[in-house]
Amino acid sequence: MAKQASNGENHSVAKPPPTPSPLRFSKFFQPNMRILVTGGAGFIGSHLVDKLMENEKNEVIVADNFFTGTKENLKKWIGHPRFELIRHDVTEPLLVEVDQIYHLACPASPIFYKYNPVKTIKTNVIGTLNMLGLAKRVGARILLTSTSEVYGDPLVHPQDESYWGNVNPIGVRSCYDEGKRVAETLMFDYHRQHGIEIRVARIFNTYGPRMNIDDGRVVSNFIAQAVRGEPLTVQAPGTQTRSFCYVSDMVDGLIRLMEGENTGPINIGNPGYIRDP
Ligand SMILES: O=c1ccn([C@@H]2O[C@H](COP(=O)(O)OP(=O)(O)O[C@H]3OC[C@@H](O)[C@H](O)[C@H]3O)[C@@H](O)[C@H]2O)c(=O)[nH]1
Repeated sequence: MAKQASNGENHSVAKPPPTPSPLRFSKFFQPNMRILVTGGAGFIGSHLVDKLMENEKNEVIVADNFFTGTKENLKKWIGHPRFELIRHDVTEPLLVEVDQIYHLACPASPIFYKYNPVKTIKTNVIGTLNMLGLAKRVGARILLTSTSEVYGDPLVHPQDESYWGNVNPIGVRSCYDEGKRVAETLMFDYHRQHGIEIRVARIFNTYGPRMNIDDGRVVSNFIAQAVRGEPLTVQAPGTQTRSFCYVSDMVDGLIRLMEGENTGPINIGNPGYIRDP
């Protein structure tokens, strides 16, 4: 039935909205949390998925292009009713209904991110833009895994989050360092301009099970060389310092950051501190 408005336009008679199911208000009803993990087939991502899947109220969707991640890392979840795996490159838009986004997708080991630097910067910039667009569209909270590399070649030790860094914009690491810096900028601009709920973690050098033997990072290299009985290769100048973090501690930190009130950026590493000589 339609009613004639005084300006001659036809308007449908407004129907009252349907009454929500009484289950909605029942103390037994709690909707599941739908969580997207980009890069969820990777080293840290797959451990994060394991932890999120332990909570029966979580449904986890992984989007990964398998450049450095593998299905093998997620094989125990494939076929699980609360789990979905999508082959997807974040440089392309993605439309899924989710409540939270953990945005990890990007090669993180220097040998891999330097392999195709243009792709690395696209992943960080366009990939983050796409995930922020998704967060805005569906009202999801989004966490970016940034990096200790935003401090570049730091002149301050140790680096706390207020330090702006000493970064080379044109070096071979810039695709990653500067890419993550732009990704952080995008996060904060979407937060200020569109009110998106954001969280930014700066991840320090992380190690643990499921690192590829050919990952190239120092802990896996040293272990692989030791197992083969080869000398350990200390690269020049040999005075570098790093904060190392075990992967389960990293995952705890990421989940606490997502669930807490602090937007970050926040360093996640270890509190150990050795001054550069
Ligand atoms: O075999 C090796 C490998 C590495 N190194 C040195 O060990 C240090 C650590 O290098 P890694 O390759 O493990 O990686 P980095 O610490 O430079 O960066 C890493 O950790 C922080 C993360 O956010 C980054 O994603 C990741 O790139 C470097 O100074 C490197 O020159 C060695 O001395 N020998």
